[in-house]
Amino acid sequence: MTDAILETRSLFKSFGALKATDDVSITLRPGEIHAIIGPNGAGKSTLIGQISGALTPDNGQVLLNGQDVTHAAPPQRARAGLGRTFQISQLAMEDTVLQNALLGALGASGRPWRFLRPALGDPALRAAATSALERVGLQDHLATRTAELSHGQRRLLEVAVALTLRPRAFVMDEPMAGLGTEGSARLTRLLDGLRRQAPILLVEHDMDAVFALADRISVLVYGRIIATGTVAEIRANPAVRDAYLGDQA
Ligand SMILES: Nc1ncnc2c1ncn2[C@@H]1O[C@H](COP(=O)(O)OP(=O)(O)OP(=O)(O)O)[C@@H](O)[C@H]1O
Repeated sequence: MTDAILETRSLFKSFGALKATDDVSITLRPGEIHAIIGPNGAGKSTLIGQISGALTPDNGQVLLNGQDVTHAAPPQRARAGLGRTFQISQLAMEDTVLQNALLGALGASGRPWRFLRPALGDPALRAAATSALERVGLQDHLATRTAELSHGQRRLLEVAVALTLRPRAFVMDEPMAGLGTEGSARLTRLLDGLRRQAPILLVEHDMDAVFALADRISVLVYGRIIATGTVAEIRANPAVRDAYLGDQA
């Protein structure tokens, strides 16, 4: 038994002769931010792909709330409580901020897309969408066309869309990418509070954000976890300094 909300057990995934995921077992516990760091090509996206259902592992298991979702399709995982944000934005740029959040809420309701029009007037879905937008601080931009948002605001909207699913766990792939200092600081504050709502598995290259947020860090190198520990433990780990952090430690 485990108290993990999300867990991988001995995952393996190869592309030809390349072992992109090599015996990876990680847990995400209630209330924590668990960061996955490592050099380019270490296998972070491949790992996230197997957790989200975009990729099928060659071996091993993915568990969500103790339920085996290794072979579940991404929408099934979302309904089982997995909220995620993507490296590449999935937002509908021509739609308004509120419409994007409503689309997320509609997806979470499990209703077919052909009910989109009536759904847009559904008070329960509107409440879910507006409360998620308030949570990320976009309540003054409900009618703004998404294309007009700044890059940082789009990132916040992506988190709001994920929130409409009322996730039990978040998986975030480089949410800080492309954000300036102010945008990173704002998103860091948001994620800091969000962990109490649902723990976050965070793949991130921005070490300031990782060191500020992570309860635990796992370091992935050539598909393998070489260390898991607190920020202080990871910063002081000679193998990690060698393989990745260098003078950033
Ligand atoms: N579909 C694929 N086919 C073949 N090789 C792949 C495929 N996807 C990833 N790889 C290889 O698997 C390894 C791990 O890639 P992955 O994108 O998971 O790393 P990453 O840690 O996310 O890198 P980055 O930090 O640059 O995003 C790399 O060597 C990559 O070239």
